[in-house]
Amino acid sequence: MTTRLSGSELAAGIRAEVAAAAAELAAAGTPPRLAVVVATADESSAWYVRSIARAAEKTGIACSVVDLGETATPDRIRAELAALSRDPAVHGIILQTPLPADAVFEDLAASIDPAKDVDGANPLSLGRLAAGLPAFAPATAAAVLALLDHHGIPLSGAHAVVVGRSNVVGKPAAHLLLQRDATVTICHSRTKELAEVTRSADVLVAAVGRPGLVAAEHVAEDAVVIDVGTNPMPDGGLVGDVDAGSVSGRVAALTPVPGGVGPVTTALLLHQTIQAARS
Ligand SMILES: NC(=O)C1=CN([C@@H]2O[C@H](COP(=O)(O)OP(=O)(O)OC[C@H]3O[C@@H](n4cnc5c(N)ncnc54)[C@H](OP(=O)(O)O)[C@@H]3O)[C@@H](O)[C@H]2O)C=CC1
Ligand SMILES: Nc1nc(=O)c2c([nH]1)NC[C@@H]1CN(c3ccc(C(=O)N[C@@H](CCC(=O)O)C(=O)O)cc3)C=[N+]21
Repeated sequence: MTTRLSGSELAAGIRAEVAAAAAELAAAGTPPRLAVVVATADESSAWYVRSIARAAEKTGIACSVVDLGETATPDRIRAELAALSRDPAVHGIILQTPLPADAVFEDLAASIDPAKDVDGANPLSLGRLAAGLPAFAPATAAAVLALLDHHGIPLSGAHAVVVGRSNVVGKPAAHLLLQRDATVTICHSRTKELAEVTRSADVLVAAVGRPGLVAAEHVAEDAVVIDVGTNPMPDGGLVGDVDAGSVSGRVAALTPVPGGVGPVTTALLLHQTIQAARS
């Protein structure tokens, strides 16, 4: 029997908490505001921005989308992030990907005030996270931990294997798991014998962006599997990195896609915006 580790109820609970806090902040004269900086015409990015804006407004967080266009220069993007960092009416800032070809995400994100860096994009935030100092974690990495905690999965001493080493998901998720006393292995595209490594995981986090990468031969029978992948299919559907068909029935627990990490990510982004507005 494989338990379905749903994220939808957890996300709804976080959004309810966010709505109550946003109302309190507004009544106290600090209406919370999130700014989203966009420099792409990418369709899936536009979908994600709309879904953030919708969720923000539903919970009482104002959301300004600053679209600089796909021809924006790195200097222009940097200047905008710096201006928003100085704006006292803005509490949270996110820089959307993809970026124009000559822009480096981490380099530009260094211009986001760490106190407003609600998606943990500034390399300073990642460094602070790694050092065990207070910092905003990327919302997706935080969502992985929130799901594990919500479903009561023990982490201390557990072998956690993270597949993927991006600054947005894999690396920060590994640091958060390490902070919780898991024994952490990070895998990537050059990892040898991937299936052998992942089979030794008590907790397996897949954050790659390849449908079906994790199949039955990659998992132990009692593993807890968190599927971060959100891969759009030609038919308009969305699938994760885990081949749910071959894995479910075998592992102890698995997050669904959709309805797993995704909704928790968006809810935590709003929650981190509330934290930023409070400080
Ligand atoms: N639900 C949510 O909220 C979010 C979902 N996502 C989804 O998560 C997935 C990962 O995103 P992101 O981290 O940004 O992606 P990146 O493309 O930045 O990173 C992918 C990682 O996977 C590794 N990788 C690629 N191929 C393999 C392979 N065959 N075996 C092992 N490792 C491999 C890469 O290794 P190497 O470093 O060696 O190249 C890299 O570290 C995507 O599907 C994305 O859509 C992302 C953010 C939020
Ligand atoms: N710096 C950075 N931070 C991110 O957080 C980030 C990013 N870059 N790049 C793009 C990806 C993508 N992403 C998603 C978040 C929520 C859902 C989500 O809520 N999806 C719904 C389903 C939507 C549907 O059905 O189409 C779900 O999983 O249930 C999806 C995708 C965040 N990303």
